[in-house]
Amino acid sequence: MAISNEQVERVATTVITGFLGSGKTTLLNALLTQDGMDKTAVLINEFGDIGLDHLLVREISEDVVLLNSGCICCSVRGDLISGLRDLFVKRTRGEIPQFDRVIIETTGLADPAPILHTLMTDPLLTTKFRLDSVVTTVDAVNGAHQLDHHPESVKQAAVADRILLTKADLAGETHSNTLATRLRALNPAAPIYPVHNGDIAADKLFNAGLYDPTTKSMDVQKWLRDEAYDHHGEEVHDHTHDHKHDHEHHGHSHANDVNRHDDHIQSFCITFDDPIHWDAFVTWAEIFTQMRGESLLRVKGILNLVSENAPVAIHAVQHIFHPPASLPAWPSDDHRSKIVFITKDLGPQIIRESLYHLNAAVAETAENGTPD
Ligand SMILES: Nc1nc2c(ncn2[C@@H]2O[C@H](COP(=O)(O)OP(=O)(O)OP(=O)(O)O)[C@@H](O)[C@H]2O)c(=O)[nH]1
Repeated sequence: MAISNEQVERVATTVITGFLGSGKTTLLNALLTQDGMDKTAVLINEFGDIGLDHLLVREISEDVVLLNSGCICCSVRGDLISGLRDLFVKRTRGEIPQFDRVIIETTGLADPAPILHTLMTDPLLTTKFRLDSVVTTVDAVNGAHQLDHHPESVKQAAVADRILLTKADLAGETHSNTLATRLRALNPAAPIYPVHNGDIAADKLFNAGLYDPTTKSMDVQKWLRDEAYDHHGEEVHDHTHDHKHDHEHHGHSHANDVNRHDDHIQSFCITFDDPIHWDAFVTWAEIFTQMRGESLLRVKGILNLVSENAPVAIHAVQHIFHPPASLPAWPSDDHRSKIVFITKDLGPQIIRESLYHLNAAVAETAENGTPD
């Protein structure tokens, strides 16, 4: 895993996901009418799924239409890579207007992870597009039932940077608050906004990525939001090893009802006071992504590495790590490594202990040389 510098000029990309009928299209429709959205390219699965016809001005090609809001709308027909590449090629040739943001709407039953993987790893796409935010709509009326019965709905909430609680007008306050509490436990760092018929300011949904275009800098604190995990937490000390300063905060875990899909989900932050060897982290990441990739729903972190003055940001969804980004400087005086996890059937202890031991082994080898 080579550390790279984030390329700041790439097109910000937002993924809107959420269960069937949870209000994705309603949200998209409302967003596209807002000022400042005219340079947005929208990728949807099928034109038939979306009620944007009344906005249609002209068709540019079979798949790409220009909406009268100025947005470009494109049907990806299941092929995200070619859809995004096409948009880029057409823009370069001047066949479609310039765009500075892409919104991708997933199907309601989709597991969002493969889409995020594509955006994180496809060699061409990663040079042109950067994942800015994952926005998940959760229906306040049916959301609890969907979390109970559909694992993809749990995943959609777990990978979100922003959660929109839709149809709160129909669900009532108590029901909505109970669901919001459950979602917060599942994903403590994602702000939860109640929305009525998709009515929310677009800027609340964007700029959730590591790169903040408003300041033209990396905003680690805003991106990581590790403090969100702390106030749920209890400190867990490991008495078996001499690393009492390393600690972790449990965001939440349920153990009372094994039939609820989100009872298998845990969110926590692991902190290391002392610098970590990059080789140890890479080995750890390789082992866990290969052996337990399905369990790592989302991982974000900032690492203090041995022999490096500046931190490195890491980001993974399941078995795929985003290229790690070298940051120009520490965002504050707190130079500890912090990694936040949302996991499925995987607790913090094994993660922390394995990383600790790998780090100790690499440190020992570095100190004593490789054994004969
Ligand atoms: N009362 C109320 N209805 C809403 C709200 N948001 C969406 N709806 C309605 O819910 C229904 C489904 O909304 P869509 O936007 O089509 O949902 P979707 O997630 O795009 O649906 P799929 O593409 O089928 O997955 C529509 O009839 C919307 O008008 C809301 O906040 N309040």
